[in-house]
Amino acid sequence: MALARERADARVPPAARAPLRALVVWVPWLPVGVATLAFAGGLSIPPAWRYAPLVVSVVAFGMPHGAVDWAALPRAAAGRGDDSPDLRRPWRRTAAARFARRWLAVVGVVYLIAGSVYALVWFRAPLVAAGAFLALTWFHWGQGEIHPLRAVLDADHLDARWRRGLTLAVRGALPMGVPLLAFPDRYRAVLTSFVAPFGGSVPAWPFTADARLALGAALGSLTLATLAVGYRAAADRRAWVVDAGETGLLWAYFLAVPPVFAVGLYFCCWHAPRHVARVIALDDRAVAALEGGRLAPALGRFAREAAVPTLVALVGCAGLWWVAPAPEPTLAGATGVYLVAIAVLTLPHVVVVTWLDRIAGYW
Ligand SMILES: CC1=C(/C=C/C(C)=C/C=C/C(C)=C/C=O)C(C)(C)CCC1
Ligand SMILES: [Fe+2]
Repeated sequence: MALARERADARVPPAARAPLRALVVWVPWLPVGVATLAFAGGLSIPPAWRYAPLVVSVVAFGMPHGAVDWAALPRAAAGRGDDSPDLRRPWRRTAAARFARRWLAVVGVVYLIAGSVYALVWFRAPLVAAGAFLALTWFHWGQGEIHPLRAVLDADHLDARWRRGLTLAVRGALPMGVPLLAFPDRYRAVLTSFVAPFGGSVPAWPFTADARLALGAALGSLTLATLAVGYRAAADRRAWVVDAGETGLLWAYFLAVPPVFAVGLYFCCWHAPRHVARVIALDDRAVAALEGGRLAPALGRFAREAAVPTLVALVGCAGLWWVAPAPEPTLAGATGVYLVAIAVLTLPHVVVVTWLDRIAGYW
């Protein structure tokens, strides 16, 4: 049975869940709720400020959330209760160190191959690469919602794989599809900032009223159908109400908040903290702190493990700026290149997270 295979449930011990809720519930809900009310109420901010969350994402949760993939996958593969992989001293001759070496090599190879192939596509076919980035982010930001809903919020209507698949499609559509409905011109401008440094341009047809009407109808129906099948399946209606409430909140948020600001804030405050909650729940020492009701030491361990790979990724961003054929030296242009660097890192990150999902029994 699907539920029995979800080892992830065993990975977030009940005593550790209360402090994790800060990352899974309050850090995402508060800023997104406040921004929705403020922008729906007519707030407008200077264009340069719209980039602030994306700039912050370089160090706060955003970029670092994937920077601990090297530690997360070996820990998940070892499983709770087994000997932890010896990630601090992988050169030793113990079984735990050998295990760590093997998995560190696996993560390294995944990053090297997936990252370099995808980087090459950006140079050869930027529009294809940008379209693939939207599709990849749709999948990845959707998949990122399954673990918090299942393993922290106990959503039992996600016990079947096909309902998890539908929820993934809806949750990923919110940040990638809904901004196009409300802000077609800005959406197109951002896509242009992805492809222009590599010599590409963006066609006009996806941004016409007809195309948006069709997309809006499709996304609206998908959302309602998914919530309806979830409602019928839910034994615990409270968790379903949370799922439906979050879905409604995110629809309103992406319709009301200017897209660069909205996507940036979502990345820093919603997707990334939820993933961080997942990876710290895989770390025995962090879990010991959480069980004592303390989140700070767990976050401290995460920050230490993320620091060096985040720096390496930043050097990679600077390198991409340097080799891109036509980078535009403005805040918008730099953000475009930053997001392309994120794209290159996202493909291997998605491979690792999908692997974590497989280990957890979600797919
Ligand atoms: C900024 C922005 C866009 C795209 C952002 C993307 C694609 C971000 C991906 C980030 C990832 C994958 C982070 C890692 O988890 C849109 C929707 C084109 C238009 C609105 C503004
Ligand atoms: Fe991610």
